[in-house]
Amino acid sequence: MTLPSSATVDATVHPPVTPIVALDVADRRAAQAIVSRLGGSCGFYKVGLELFAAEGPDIVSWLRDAGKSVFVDLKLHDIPNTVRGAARSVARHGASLLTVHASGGSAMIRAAGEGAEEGAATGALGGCGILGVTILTSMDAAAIGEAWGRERVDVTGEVVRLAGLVATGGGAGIVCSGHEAAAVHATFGAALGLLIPGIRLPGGDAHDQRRVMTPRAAADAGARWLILGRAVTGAADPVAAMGQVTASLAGAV
Ligand SMILES: O=C(O)c1cc(=O)[nH]c(=O)n1[C@@H]1O[C@H](COP(=O)(O)O)[C@@H](O)[C@H]1O
Repeated sequence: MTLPSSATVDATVHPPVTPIVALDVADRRAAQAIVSRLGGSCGFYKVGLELFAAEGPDIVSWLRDAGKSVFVDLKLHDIPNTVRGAARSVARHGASLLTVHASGGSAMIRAAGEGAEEGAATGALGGCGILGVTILTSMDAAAIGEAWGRERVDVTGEVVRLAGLVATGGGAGIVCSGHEAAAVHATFGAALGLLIPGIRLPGGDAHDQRRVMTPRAAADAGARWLILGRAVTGAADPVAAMGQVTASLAGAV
């Protein structure tokens, strides 16, 4: 399966890192405003729960027709048969990447990959890689401890463990914060592509994120894809913000 790399920044030493802008908006009209404002400066968009719930899979087809690659971030977590069917439907509409929760286990991840392959074959729009979400960047050790009923959590150890489930299940990569990226990269190398959210330009507001990183630091840690949300879409000048991201990546050493 060949994964797309549109709008790729080819850093001198690093493998290419692809920025993906998150369309965390209420409807197609708002999404359209961002896509037309960014124009050629962004070739890859994320459709998350809010926009997908509002517009359904037509939003994926619309982005594809506009020449963009699409990451559908639904963070699926269900029995393998249900996830297989959902992945089949998403891939048929031309998504290039789809998320499931890594904690769903290797059988569920494998089923997602099978469904995505079936859907991509009928849709004829290219392959759809399955990414396993490890631990959300909005959670710190205290929040994870509360959710999991544990006093102490080794966040990096848990992320590497969950990444192992994704590797066993044949996933294309994982979603993790930049803080764990280097440990995952050291363990799995190129076998797992790393998609890093919680990206902030130097000095930017972290908002509700707990584990943030600059584009360059994430690239240095081994990122393959970066998710850019409010750092770009909330900027007074989103095109200039994209330019800063690109410049930062080009300087990655
Ligand atoms: O799967 C994701 O994309 C994701 C995983 C994660 O652990 N943390 C995380 O923030 N995200 C997404 O990345 C984006 C972050 O948005 P900003 O905080 O505005 O940069 C949102 O679309 C989140 O849904």
